[in-house]
Amino acid sequence: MTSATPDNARPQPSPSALVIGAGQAGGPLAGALAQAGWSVTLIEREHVGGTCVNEGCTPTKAMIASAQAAHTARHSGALGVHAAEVGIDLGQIVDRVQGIVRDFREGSEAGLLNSGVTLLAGEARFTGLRQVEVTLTGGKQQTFSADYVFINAGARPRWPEVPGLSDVGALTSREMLHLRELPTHLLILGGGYISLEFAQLFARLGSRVTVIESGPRLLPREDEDVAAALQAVLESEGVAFVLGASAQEARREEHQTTLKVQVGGDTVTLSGSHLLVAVGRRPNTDGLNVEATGAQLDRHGNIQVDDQLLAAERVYALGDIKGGPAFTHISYDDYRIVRGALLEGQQRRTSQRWVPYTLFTDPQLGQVGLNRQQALTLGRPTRVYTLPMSSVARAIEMGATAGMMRAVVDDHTDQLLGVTVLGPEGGEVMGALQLAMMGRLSAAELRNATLAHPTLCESVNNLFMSEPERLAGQG
Ligand SMILES: Cc1cc2nc3c(=O)[nH]c(=O)nc-3n(C[C@H](O)[C@H](O)[C@H](O)COP(=O)(O)OP(=O)(O)OC[C@H]3O[C@@H](n4cnc5c(N)ncnc54)[C@H](O)[C@@H]3O)c2cc1C
Ligand SMILES: NC(=O)c1ccc[n+]([C@@H]2O[C@H](COP(=O)([O-])OP(=O)(O)OC[C@H]3O[C@@H](n4cnc5c(N)ncnc54)[C@H](O)[C@@H]3O)[C@@H](O)[C@H]2O)c1
Repeated sequence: MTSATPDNARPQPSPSALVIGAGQAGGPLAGALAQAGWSVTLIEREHVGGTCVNEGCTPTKAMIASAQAAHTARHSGALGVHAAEVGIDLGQIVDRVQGIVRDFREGSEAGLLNSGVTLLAGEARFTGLRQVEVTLTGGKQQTFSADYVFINAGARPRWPEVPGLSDVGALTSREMLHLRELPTHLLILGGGYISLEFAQLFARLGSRVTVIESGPRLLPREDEDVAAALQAVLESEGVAFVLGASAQEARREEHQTTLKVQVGGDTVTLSGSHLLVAVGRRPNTDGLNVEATGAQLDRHGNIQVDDQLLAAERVYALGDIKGGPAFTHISYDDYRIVRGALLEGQQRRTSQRWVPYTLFTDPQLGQVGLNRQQALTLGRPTRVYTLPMSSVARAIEMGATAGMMRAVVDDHTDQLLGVTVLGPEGGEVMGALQLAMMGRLSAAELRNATLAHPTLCESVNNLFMSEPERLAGQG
């Protein structure tokens, strides 16, 4: 057994740490602890950088840039620019994307090694209190224990129980990023974040796309009119939606995947060249045996933590594996909370932080704080300002008028409680408004702020000059 300190020893001035998973929290935390003089072993079973860098944010957003270029070229005629036929080289797109992924991953690896972290390639499993057995790449097993353990083992695609689904060569978001030939007809099971980003991306590259969603509408967390506006844009680009659909059976026949779905009382058969399964993600706790270290799982398999991310004595869980909002910036903020508590004497809590997010469709959907449907249940009077993008000068100039800006304002304080932006660079505009919220600017101050003309943000003036909807709040 390799042991930096005995299991039952009190933490020493320079404690030892085991970090499981080199995701968006594990990597930075391992580096920060090592730089502070801790003895840190980071165990990663696949690739440094985890989901975001290798198979999530980075490759999808890099690929979306290619789809955006194709879309711009195809639609430039409306701006009086007539481009020749658009050709798609998916192999070249994938090579570019994977080059970016490689650079990001290698940069993270180099950073870790420079900071003095011991990086082990292998799969960890708990065998006792703050003790893990690691099956190293190559098969050898080694046991480690440490004063502190940090679990950042992430999540993976959830696989629904649909008869035949495992036998039809269905793809997850991981495999989609390595296709070198364009699907002629891409079926996507699930209509959430991953689905919608891939749906528009592949439709713009030239695939026919059909989204099959079990819920009665898309994006139930978002305001209904916002989700409907986004659906309309995607439909205008050729994406078909089958909503309220329950998948019954999957089959592979003659180079086609056939999905039998029940919609209302009818059974519909859909056929496509490829099937992407994007129905959510599940935590990577099934093989970890976290109970051995005193941590508990909830009924979804997420590690239960307090709002300083403590799962058991000197055992922390960070990122997607603890459930809750599954975003890179949340995992990274988990790292900051733990670093602050252990190295900087801070007491920040997850309950105190902002949870912004951006769906990278075009138009982008940026959201922070409360949306309209959440404000309705708030129990105190609010005003909801909505400005259609067709009234935003910059959006008109860009030829990108789908969507809206929306802000929920507290009637008593005049402060912003939430912002929704569906529009060009919706995430950036939402980010600017989030900063205004963090600075506690009032709606009146934003109405009269001098903002550069003609930017998208400038229309924040107009947003707060529009007639608000008054919500009484129903508690
Ligand atoms: C297609 C896609 C697109 C996305 N786009 C965005 C986006 O635009 N913006 C955004 O904010 N979020 C996005 N996300 C979500 C984001 O990627 C995750 O929320 C983020 O990566 C946080 O992950 P994490 O730090 O919890 O762990 P991960 O990054 O998943 O890392 C966990 C690591 O642990 C390793 N591991 C697991 N089990 C073990 C074990 N037993 N032993 C050793 N190692 C182990 C894994 O190999 C992995 O490297 C996207 C996700 C997907 C799938
Ligand atoms: N831009 C971003 O920030 C971004 C992008 C992609 C993913 N992510 C993160 O990754 C997470 C996972 O994404 P996701 O899209 O897999 O999950 P999701 O939870 O966002 O969406 C899953 C969808 O699948 C539907 N569904 C569930 N079971 C189904 C079934 N059997 N048949 C048909 N539909 C079914 C659900 O109703 C839901 O609409 C997101 O919640 C998000 O946190 C973020």
